[in-house]
Amino acid sequence: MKLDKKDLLLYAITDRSWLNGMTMEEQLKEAITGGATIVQIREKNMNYSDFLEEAKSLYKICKSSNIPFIVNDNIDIAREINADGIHVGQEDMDAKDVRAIIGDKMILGVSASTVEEAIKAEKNGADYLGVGAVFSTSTKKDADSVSYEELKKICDAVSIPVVAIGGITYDNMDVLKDSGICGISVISAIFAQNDIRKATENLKNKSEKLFKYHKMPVALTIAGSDSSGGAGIQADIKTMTVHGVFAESAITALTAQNTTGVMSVFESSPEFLSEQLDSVFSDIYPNAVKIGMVSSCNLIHVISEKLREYNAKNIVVDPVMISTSGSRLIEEDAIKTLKEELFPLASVLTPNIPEAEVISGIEIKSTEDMIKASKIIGDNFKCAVLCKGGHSINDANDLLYSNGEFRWFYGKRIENNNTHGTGCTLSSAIASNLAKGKNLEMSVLEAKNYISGALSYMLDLGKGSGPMNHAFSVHGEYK
Ligand SMILES: Nc1ncnc2c1ncn2[C@@H]1O[C@H](COP(=O)(O)OP(=O)(O)O)[C@@H](O)[C@H]1O
Ligand SMILES: Cc1ncc(COP(=O)(O)O)c(N)n1
Ligand SMILES: [Mg+2]
Repeated sequence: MKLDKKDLLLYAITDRSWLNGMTMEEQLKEAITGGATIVQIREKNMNYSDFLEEAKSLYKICKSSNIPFIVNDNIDIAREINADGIHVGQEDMDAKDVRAIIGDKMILGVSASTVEEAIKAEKNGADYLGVGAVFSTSTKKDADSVSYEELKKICDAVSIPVVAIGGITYDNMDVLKDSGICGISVISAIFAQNDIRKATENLKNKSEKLFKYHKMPVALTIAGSDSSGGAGIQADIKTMTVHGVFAESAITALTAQNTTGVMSVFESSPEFLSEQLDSVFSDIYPNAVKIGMVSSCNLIHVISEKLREYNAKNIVVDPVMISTSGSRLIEEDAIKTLKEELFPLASVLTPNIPEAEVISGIEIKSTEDMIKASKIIGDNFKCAVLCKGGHSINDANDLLYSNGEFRWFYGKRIENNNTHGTGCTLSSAIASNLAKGKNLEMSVLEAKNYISGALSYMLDLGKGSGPMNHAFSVHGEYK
C-alpha cells in the first residue's frame, strides 16, 4: 500500500489502559466513524497469540473502512496478518533491517526526535516519521522531548511526511500549525475520552483546518532556457521537481537550441534579470540557488549584487562555457567577471574538465591533474570544487575538493551518447539536496547516483546528443 500525505491527518494509536468498559473493537469503530485517517495497534505487554488475535480483528475493521492499519514494533505480527505497515522506534530494530525484511510494498514508519535521526530514517527507507514528544505525555514518560524549532527543522530536512506525537490535545494542537507536519498522532486525546466519536470528530475538523497547507524546500535556478528541454532551466526544474523541491527560476537568456546545437541566443537585459531576482527573493525565499549559463558581464554583476543583497545560501555555480553539442555559451571577457564576482560567493563550483582547465590555467590529462586543478581553483576562490569527470577517458569519476580535503565520487561510465544537460542536471540535483538540508558530501553523493540513474534509462530522442529521462524514478512503469 502506498501512503498518501492525507492519510496522516489524524493518526489514532490504540491503548488498552483506556478501555473503560468498551472493547478495543468498539472503541476503534467509534474512532473511525469520528474520522481517524490511519490506525496503529500498539501493545506493549501482550503475548504473541493474543496480540495476533487482536491485530487480526482490528485490521478487519480498518480494512472495511479503507483505513491503513499499522502494527507497532512487532514485525512478525505485521507480516503474519499482512498489515499495511509497521512502525518502529529508535530503540527497536534498525529501519534499514526492517525495510529489508518487509520489502517495498509495506509502509514503514519510524519514530525520530532529532534532525539526524530523521534524515537517517528517510535514507533507510522510512515512508513517514512520527516525531515527538512535542508535549509532555502520560503514555510515554521517558520520551525525548522535541521543541517546536526542532520539529520544524525536521520537517524541512526530510521529504517524507511527518506526524507530530506526544501529549497532543484538542486544546494545545494549534501551536503546531506552521511546523510543516501533515497531521497529529494521538492516543489519549481519542481513546481516553468519554465520547470517542465526538472527540475524534473535533480533532479531525481542527486538523483539517490546521494542516491542509504544506511547506516544501525551495531551490532557485538562474540559468538559460533550452528550447529542446534537456538542459538549462528546463533540466533544472525537472530535476528539482523530482527531488521533491519546489523550483523557481530567473532566466538569463533564451536559447533556440536542440540536440544538434544552439541556433541563437536572446539574452535577458540586466534590468529584467534584476526584476526577476527581486520578485523571487522578496517572496518565496529559496533554500538553495543554482547558477548555470550566464553569458555576459552585466548579467554577472546583477546576479552577484542580488545574491549579496538577499544573503543567498547554498549557492551552486556551474560555470557553463560550452554546451555538450559544442556551442559557446559565454563571452570571453565574462569568464574573468565570473571568477571575480560569482566564484567567491559559491558554496560549490562544478566545472567539467575543459572548464576546470580554463579556470585553473593548467591542462588536465590525468586524475593527478584533476587533483591539481581542483586545488588551484578551490584555494583561489575559497569555495568547494567538484571537478566532473564526464569528459575523462576512463570512468566518470568526479572529484570534490572541500575544506582542504579530497573525495572521489566514483561512477561507472555509461555507454550512452545522450548526455545533453548532464552538467545542468547534476548541479541542480546538488542544489536540491542542499535545499533539503543535506550536507555537501551527501548532496554530491546522491546527485551522482541520480545522474547515473537518469543516464542509465537510455532515453534516445533527437538527432544529436539527446537528453536524459529526468523522471526515471517517477515513471518507472514506462520503462
Ligand atoms: N557517460 C557517462 N556515464 C556516467 N556518468 C557520466 C557520463 N557522462 C557524464 N557523466 C556524469 O555526469 C555529470 C556531468 O558531468 P560532465 O559531463 O563532465 O559535465 P558537463 O555536462 O558540464 O560537461 C558528472 O557527474 C559525470 O561524471
Ligand atoms: C541554456 C543552456 N544552459 C546550459 C547548457 C549546457 O548543457 P550541458 O549540461 O550539457 O553542459 C545548455 N546546453 N543550454
Ligand atoms: Mg555534459
